[in-house]
Parts: sequence; structure tokens; C-alpha cells
Amino acid sequence: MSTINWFPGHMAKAIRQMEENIHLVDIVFELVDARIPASSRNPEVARIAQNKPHLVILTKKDLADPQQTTAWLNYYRQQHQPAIAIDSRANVTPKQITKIALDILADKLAAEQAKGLKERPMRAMTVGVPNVGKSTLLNHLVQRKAAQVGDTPGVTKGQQWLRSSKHLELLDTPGILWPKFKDQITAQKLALTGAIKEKLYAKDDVALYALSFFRQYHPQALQERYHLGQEDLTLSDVDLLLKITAKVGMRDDYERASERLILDARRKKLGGFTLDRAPVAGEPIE
Ligand SMILES: Nc1nc2c(ncn2[C@@H]2O[C@H](COP(=O)(O)OP(=O)(O)OP(=O)(O)O)[C@@H](O)[C@H]2O)c(=O)[nH]1
Repeated sequence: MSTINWFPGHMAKAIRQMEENIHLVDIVFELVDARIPASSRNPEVARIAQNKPHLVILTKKDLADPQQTTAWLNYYRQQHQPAIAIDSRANVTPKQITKIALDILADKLAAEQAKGLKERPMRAMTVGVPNVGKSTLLNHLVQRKAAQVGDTPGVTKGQQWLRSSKHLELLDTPGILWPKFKDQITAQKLALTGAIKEKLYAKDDVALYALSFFRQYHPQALQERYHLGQEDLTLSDVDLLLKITAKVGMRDDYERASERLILDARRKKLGGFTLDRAPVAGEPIE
């Protein structure tokens, strides 16, 4: 299996800028992908922003397994970590996010006013892995096309301040990863959900990972999508990939079939899915 890593200069620079600017903000809006709430949390963000209040925003909830999303939100609640799940393209309004942030910062803002300080907007730093949906959310929050949206990772390159309302200002940052992934499963999950530049991973490796996941958690979706029999699910992952390659009419071009499988998963042709299972009380996060 080839090793996946993606930490170009602009991400290292973005991390340095985060370190420089963290003192300017009241709160961090940490966007994570609802399909991989653990694997898309950046350890560098945890390090840099450890003393700041956080709002965890699970994006792309429309692509995730709804039961798992509910379980993740319950988990955050138990941890006293404010969190919401959204479809960045649809169900989110500036008022909603502002209200949540105001609630989180209520004590701090009240203390400032008690000291006679002038009322001021809250300042939030928005962070997240590439392609997580940050620009889409920000454009909703500022109600104009301020950040460039694209379906490939790494579209946003620099930092910029944006004004949502008189209550909320946002510091946009580029999508960032970190120098070394904990393990290659984390990397496969990031690749499958679209956070890693396409040229940097072997599609068949990611497809094999996807197959092992869907076989375990959504076997019926695989069967229906690729017209597989019950016995096909007992094949090894490699043989199953070869079977699917034949079923989608690509003969022995399993590279192209791998690409098809990855796109099918991303486009929800295999249903909503969550690769990081929500933690069960007392057990470590998978
Ligand atoms: N289904 C779904 N798609 C989304 C959602 N949010 C964003 N997208 C899509 O995901 C892709 C990436 O969105 P962006 O907003 O450009 O992501 P970004 O985090 O700014 O990306 P970078 O520029 O790489 O940092 C686009 O094709 C969006 O339309 C969501 O909640 N649900």
C-alpha cells in the first residue's frame, strides 16, 4: 500500500498564521466532515487553539449516516463540547450560528460589558481540512460570494476577515492538514471523503478500504449498487473489487472501477455513511 501524505508549504504557512492570529479571536469554528468527525479533526488546531472556546460544526451531514450523526452529537454533549451538524449548502443561517456563538461566549461578553467596555462583534476563526465545506458555509454567513467554492480540495489559499453581521466577524483560513497522519487508515478516510488531492493517493488502495467498510456496515448498499449476490460478499476485498470491475463493464481496468466506487460513495450512491463510528461510552474513539 502506498503512503499518503499531503502537507505542502501553503498549509505550513497557514498553521503559522493561525498561531499568529489566534489571540485576535474569541472562538474557533472547527469544521469537521460528518462522515469522519474524528479523522478530520486537525491535531494542529487542537494544539494552537486549546485555550479558546470551540464550536464543532459537522458539515455534509446530508452525506453521513443520520444515526451516527445523532450519536456523535450526543457524544459531544456528554463531553460538554458545543457541536452542530449542518448541510452547508442548505440548512444554515447566520442568525443560527450567531446565536450559538453568543451563548458560548455569553459570560465573556457580559464580563466585558460589566467593565464598561464598548459592545463589539465576536471574532471567530474558521478552520477545517480541505474541501470540508468552509467556503460554502462562510458564503452563507456573509450572504455573498466572498470565498471561492470548488469540489476539489485546496481551493482556498489565504486568510481573510469577513463580516457576517454587527455581531460576528470571521477569519477564514485555508483548508489544512497536518505533517503526519496518525495512521494510514486516517489517510484513507480523508482520501475517500475528498480531503486529499486526487493525484496523491492510489485509487485502488482507497477503493479497497471503502469495500471493507461498506461490506461490514452497508453490505446491502454494495449488493444493490453493483448487482452482487450474497456469496460475492464472502470474497476477499481484492476479489470483490475485481468482481465489481467486471460488473460495471470495465473488464480488468480495476483502477477505473476504483475511481467509480470512490465517486459513487461520495455522491451518496451507496447511501449516507460515517467512517468514524461514534464513540460508545467508556470505549476509545475508533
Ligand atoms: N453534500 C454536501 N456538499 C457540500 C456541503 N458543503 C460543501 N459541499 C460541497 O463540497 C465541496 C467543497 O466545498 P467548499 O466550500 O469549497 O470547501 P472548502 O472547505 O472551502 O475547501 P478548500 O478550499 O479546499 O479549503 C463543494 O463542491 C461544495 O458544494 C454539504 O454540507 N453537503
